[in-house]
Amino acid sequence: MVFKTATEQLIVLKNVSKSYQQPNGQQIVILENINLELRPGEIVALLGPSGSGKSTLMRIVAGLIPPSQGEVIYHNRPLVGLNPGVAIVFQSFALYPWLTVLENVELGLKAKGEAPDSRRQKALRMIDIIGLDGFENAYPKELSGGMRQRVGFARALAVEPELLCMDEPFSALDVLTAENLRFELLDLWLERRIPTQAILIVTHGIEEAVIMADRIIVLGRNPGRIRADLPVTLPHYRDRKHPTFQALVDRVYTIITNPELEKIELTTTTSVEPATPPAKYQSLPSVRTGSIAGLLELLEDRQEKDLYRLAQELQLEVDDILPIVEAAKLMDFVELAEGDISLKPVGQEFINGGIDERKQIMRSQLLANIRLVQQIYRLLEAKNNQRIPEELVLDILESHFSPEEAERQLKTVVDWGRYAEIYGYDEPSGQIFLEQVVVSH
Ligand SMILES: Nc1ncnc2c1ncn2[C@@H]1O[C@H](COP(=O)(O)OP(=O)(O)OP(=O)(O)O)[C@@H](O)[C@H]1O
Repeated sequence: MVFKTATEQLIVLKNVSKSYQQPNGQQIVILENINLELRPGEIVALLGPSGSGKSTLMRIVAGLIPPSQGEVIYHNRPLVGLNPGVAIVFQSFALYPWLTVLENVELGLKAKGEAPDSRRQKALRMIDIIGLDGFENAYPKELSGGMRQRVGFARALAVEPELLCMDEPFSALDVLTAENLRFELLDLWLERRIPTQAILIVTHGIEEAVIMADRIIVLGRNPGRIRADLPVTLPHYRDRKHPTFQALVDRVYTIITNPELEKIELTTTTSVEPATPPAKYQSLPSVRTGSIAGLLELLEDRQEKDLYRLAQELQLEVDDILPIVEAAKLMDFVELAEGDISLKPVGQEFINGGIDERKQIMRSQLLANIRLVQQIYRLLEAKNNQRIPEELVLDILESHFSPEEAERQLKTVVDWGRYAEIYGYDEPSGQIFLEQVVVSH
């Protein structure tokens, strides 16, 4: 931690929830009962699977969107409208292509009503600090991705925000550029050369979080709520190979890959009320059956059972492998314990089977474990013509998910069921129909 005494809270979220109204009038809960304190001197990482509401939470902190319930307290007062103490760095850089680097960096200061002379001075100073010297008059298109994101950083930092929010700031960059920029930012922060008191970073990268953060907040999905609040006390600069580093990465991995585990640990002094576990609707990761088969085959071939190291070995990002692992787990093909993944006997049977056996096994696993498949199957059986319009399934889904997510869920469940020959899908009419089961003797 950079600041020695960090008693005052910068921003406090009290019982914050966020829901959106669906086109059909139903409410969908994105974030539920979030209690969170952001204090000076901290880098806080927000981790969680896609759709867990990380960006939504960050936007609420920034005052870009209001919470549906609860409040954001900024300097001991409820926040109304934009948070004046926050600046944001976006994944997509969000630069104006028709403005030069200097003009882009000056933008935030201009919006704050700074006089032209002082804003130029401040912008030039930040351009210098952030390593953009000599590029003041360049246009974004003339810059590499890494340099463009430097402009994003300079623009955000020029306004001297108390809290710098970053929404996956390195994920659009190549691995090396991202790593360089990450450490440069860390240098500036640790040497207190940037005028910000705290940093909130939304990320998919467990390692990124462990490298940078003083605290890691893990969000769960559907609805998003805090599942863990973990301190990272390792001194900077952290060695990825250090056993404590690896142990922490493993721990976070275990938490994320075990969504059924209840709130793991709350180490902050916040009076956080334990969230009442909501009645959860199973959320299907959007992966193809072929990927699941691929993962199972890999597990048979590889010695490595540690999920994190397996991902590393395959040069995959967390976000690439987690949905596949989650799907295999939902179908009960694999077991996960302490970050280790292993094939269950039925997973082994699946791998050993030919095409037809695999379909049969998948059919049993889907009907036994996937609630939406069960619901569709029952609906189809109940109908005389054994057909239902996809809208019916979408209506069920839209009570639990946003319209886009509902579409994604529908596509996934249709793909899975078609593969397993439980039901078919008639493209032109958008109808799902029961497959006739051929009983072989
Ligand atoms: N304006 C909106 N109206 C309806 N639903 C929304 C709106 N904004 C976000 N959502 C939904 O809220 C959920 C959470 O979105 P959010 O972008 O905060 O998640 P995230 O954890 O940042 O995801 P990712 O890692 O994929 O960026 C998603 O299912 C998204 O579709």
